[in-house]
Amino acid sequence: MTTNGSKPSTIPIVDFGEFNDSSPAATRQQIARDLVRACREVGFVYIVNHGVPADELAKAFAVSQHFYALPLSEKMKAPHPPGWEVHRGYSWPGLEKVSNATAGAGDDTEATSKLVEQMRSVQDFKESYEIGSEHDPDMPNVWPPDDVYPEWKPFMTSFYWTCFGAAKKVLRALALGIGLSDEEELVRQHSGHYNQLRLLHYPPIPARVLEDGRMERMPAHSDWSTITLLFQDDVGGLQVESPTEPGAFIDVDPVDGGMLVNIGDLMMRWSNDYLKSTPHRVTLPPLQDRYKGQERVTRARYSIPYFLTTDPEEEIACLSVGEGEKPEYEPITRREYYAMRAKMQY
Ligand SMILES: O=C(O)CCC(=O)C(=O)O
Ligand SMILES: [Fe+2]
Repeated sequence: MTTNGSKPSTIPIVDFGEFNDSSPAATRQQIARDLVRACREVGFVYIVNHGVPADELAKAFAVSQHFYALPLSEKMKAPHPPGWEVHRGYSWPGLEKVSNATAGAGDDTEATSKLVEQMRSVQDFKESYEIGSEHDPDMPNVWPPDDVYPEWKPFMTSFYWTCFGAAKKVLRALALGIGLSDEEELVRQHSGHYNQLRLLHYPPIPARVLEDGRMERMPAHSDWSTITLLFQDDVGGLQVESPTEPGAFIDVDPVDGGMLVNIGDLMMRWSNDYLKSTPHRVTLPPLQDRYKGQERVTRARYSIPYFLTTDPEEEIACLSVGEGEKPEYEPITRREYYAMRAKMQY
């Protein structure tokens, strides 16, 4: 056992270096198969040589750190709008409560509000900033006035599309690996305008506050996305549910240059449960040198998830993967699916 109660294990690593147009078909197939095996067995996989340039990634973390170091009053000039319809802009510590609860259609009862209230009594100690495409009519971006941090908007809008480039490659490999005849089949439903780039900052916190359950960094949840890309610094603390022992969590050690990819709930549904959306959480870092002083204050942690999703009106009908499998789910649009889930979040 490590200090944060996890059982050690590892996340598979897949090298995308040879997954390009000039590689032999057999090489591409093998990479695609390895990717799909990891996404079926673990639901999480590290990709190396993923195509996001290292210097751009380093800059993304530097820009994020700079933003979070601004005074709260400055960050609050781009506040997350109230409610759940628009998930953009800055969320201060405690605003968002991550959960896995799903509201039933039209479920606006007093009982639901009570449940949301209860879940909020333990705060998530993190701050985040959500960014979408500049051409998403449903969720306009929330930017601070230019003088707050001039580099923020131009860098992040460009980084958003860099991430989408890497993500499309993953979608092509997944399509190939699950045996779809058309490699573009998954990409086609993603115009790229409905993704979400998220900058996360977990401020330093005394270990005991998390150990006592007075606060959390991010409790266990699965993502709503089709797939999620995740970049993290070297602090650690991310854990995923063990593929062999439900309810137990394993550490996801940071891999230098690695891009973590996980399957989200929408892809799990789309693939008729062939690919696995795995619960994960962020807790105390396993390594003792991440702590300081008698209070065992953990270092700040920064991470950058990028959630991919299909266009809102595209119908998600179960793909026929696996011999003779019957579809487990009714077709649903992404819009309907997200409305069902979002009600519990804010
Ligand atoms: O911070 C992390 O490493 C994980 C973040 C995450 O799981 C999420 O934002 O959904
Ligand atoms: Fe997540």
